Amino acid sequence: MNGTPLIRAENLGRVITGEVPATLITGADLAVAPGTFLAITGPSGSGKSSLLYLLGLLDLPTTGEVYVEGRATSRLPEDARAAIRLEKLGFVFQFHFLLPEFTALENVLLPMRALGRLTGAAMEARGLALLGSLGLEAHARKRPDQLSGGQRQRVAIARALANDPAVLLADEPTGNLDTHSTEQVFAILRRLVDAEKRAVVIVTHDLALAARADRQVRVVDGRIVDEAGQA
Ligand SMILES: Nc1ncnc2c1ncn2[C@@H]1O[C@H](COP(=O)(O)OP(=O)(O)OP(=O)(O)O)[C@@H](O)[C@H]1O
Repeated sequence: MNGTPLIRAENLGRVITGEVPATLITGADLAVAPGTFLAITGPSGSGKSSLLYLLGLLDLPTTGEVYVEGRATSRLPEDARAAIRLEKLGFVFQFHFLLPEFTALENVLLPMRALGRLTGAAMEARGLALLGSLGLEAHARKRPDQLSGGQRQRVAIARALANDPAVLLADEPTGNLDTHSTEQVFAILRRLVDAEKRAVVIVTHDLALAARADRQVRVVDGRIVDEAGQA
């Protein structure tokens, strides 16, 4: 692998203590390079989402470390972790989580407002360009309830890309979509990798979809048990 990985996990583990202790992830080593499309697969409850959340700094490991562009993150204060998430990572979930009272464009502008790098007309122009690049130019002023499921998920992808992240992390992004919308979303993710050299990491139950990624890791009982595809 050339250069510093965008995300690298080293002996990553997450244990839940308390009344019902559980090992969500243990001993995970993984590196994600620019221009990589990685699929995380495995049985229900095996720890796929837990791994993705740790890689995305949405959860804290109990052992090991997550490096983002070479920087260790687990001991950083939460505001510094939030700043890395906002600036370098984009998130898409199975449910779109768009704000219902906001238009598609306003939803896409939210992360840009939070970061504050762009303002006013420049910010709006970027939002419209992003929506346009995902085939949503005619829908920018519509609210989520005026859009189809596939369109909502594409708005969610536009929002995830708002701050130009190096990595897009997606938890079952096509889980609620029909075949046609799944293909549209997959084509968008593929383009982010091939044309824009971002890294895309998806959790999916769809093995046919996973087979079209560049790499697959399989999680069983909280462990990465094997990997297929180019390293
Ligand atoms: N905060 C938590 N506290 C206790 N147990 C948890 C917690 N989060 C997840 N788990 C458990 O850890 C295991 C792994 O969960 P996770 O959601 O990562 O699996 P998954 O492979 O993504 O599952 P699915 O494919 O069904 O979404 C599951 O048994 C889950 O019930």
